[in-house]
Amino acid sequence: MIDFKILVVDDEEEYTDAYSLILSNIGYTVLVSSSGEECLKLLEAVNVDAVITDIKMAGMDGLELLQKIKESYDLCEVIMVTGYGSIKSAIQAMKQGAFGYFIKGESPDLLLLEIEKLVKMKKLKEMALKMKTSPCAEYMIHTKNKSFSNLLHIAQKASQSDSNILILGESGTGKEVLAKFIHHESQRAGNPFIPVNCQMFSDGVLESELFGHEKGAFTGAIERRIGRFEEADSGTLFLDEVGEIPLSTQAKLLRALENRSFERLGSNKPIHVNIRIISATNRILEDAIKSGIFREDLLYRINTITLHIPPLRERKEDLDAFIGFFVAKFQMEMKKEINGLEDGLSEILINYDYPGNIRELRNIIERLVVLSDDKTLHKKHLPDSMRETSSINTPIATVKSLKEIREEAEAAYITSILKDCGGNVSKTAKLLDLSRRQLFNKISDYGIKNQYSNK
Ligand SMILES: Nc1ncnc2c1ncn2[C@@H]1O[C@H](COP(=O)(O)OP(=O)(O)OP(=O)(O)O)[C@@H](O)[C@H]1O
Repeated sequence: MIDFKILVVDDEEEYTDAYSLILSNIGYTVLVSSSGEECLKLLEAVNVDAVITDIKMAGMDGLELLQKIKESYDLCEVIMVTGYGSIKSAIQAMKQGAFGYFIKGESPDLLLLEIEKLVKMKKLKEMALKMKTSPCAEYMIHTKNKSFSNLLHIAQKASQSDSNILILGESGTGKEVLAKFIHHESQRAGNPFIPVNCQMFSDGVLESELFGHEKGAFTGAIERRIGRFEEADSGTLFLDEVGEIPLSTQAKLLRALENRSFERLGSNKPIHVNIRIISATNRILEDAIKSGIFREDLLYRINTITLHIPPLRERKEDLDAFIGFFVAKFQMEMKKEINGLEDGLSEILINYDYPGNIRELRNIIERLVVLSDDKTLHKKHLPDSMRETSSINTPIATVKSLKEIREEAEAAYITSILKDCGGNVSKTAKLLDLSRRQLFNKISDYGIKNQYSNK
């Protein structure tokens, strides 16, 4: 079931029947109404996401209904239905605030595409609203991916202990985000979370950064400075890029972890701290041990629990939610309104492999939001490298499966009988030995245009 409610308005039952069959088969919740007046009464009682209304109706016509909906129901979008003869009125309706229009007799797929756009737009709006009201909207932790979901489960359990945790994963997969999540889930949440990027400091400087120093401990130590171990007391110390720590500092770190105490540089007074250590690396530490650049005993000290984050290309089921999350995040940060993605963009974003993982996706969406000036994200604003890859990946020729061939034949046959019956669905269904419902399903599934209908 899709969380999207549609109200179909038409004074001809045949059409409300057909639309509601097609839409409810896809999973939408559908209500029907036979007039503009009845539609307005229903809207007073039920929250509806979209109204699909015929333009020509007895009593209140579709244009008047549109105007009334727009006056009172901000969040409800309207799609106009029209025959070829009255496309002008549909265009007029778009100017008056209709979201789109659908021409009777065209493939129902076109109507479904319009509705899909509306569903995506609704999700973006909801995500933006959630981010405005939720204090922990900085990250998106929710996942549909089984292995990441298992990992989160272990992380949540581990957060309740003080065990040292090692987070592995490619660059940009969110190792620091996961470390913060564990900290926030733990009983240390009210205390500091102190990250140290171990790659950023040269040998001596890293030691002083971690353990602090006394005044005069070395040339340039003009005053006493406390290190990150002390800063993190009663909280969490996050050692990012732990695989890059030089061997001499590894020895000191190991001692500090074993004894839960250390000395500032230039002092021999031990300082005791109560910290939980979370480390992260994108290096394979076993290889680093073999090459003699990482201590085996240190690895066993930091990896009581190991969490391996999968790369984004192995979490494709989360891409849609990440895209929505970042669009909402950046539209809020930049105070811009984004209502949707240009056709085809979503597919490119889903098919891409993201060697830079979530960081790369975040940057791409930020770029698309910055460059958009019409409330829509566009393909032309993607980085060149991505557009090239997406065109290379498009197959030039595809082999059809037997199922596709069967369906094509069935669709062609239904179309020809429908034509012979002048578009009369009941008659066609009878000839084909199908129920009206079965026929509507096939018409919808195969996107058959019923241009033979008299209406
Ligand atoms: N779950 C998430 N929700 C929102 N943003 C995320 C998430 N995971 C990662 N990011 C974003 O992706 C970027 C990289 O995340 P992070 O620094 O945690 O990755 P990393 O694996 O530690 O990277 P590196 O190995 O390069 O240090 C950050 O900008 C972060 O905000």
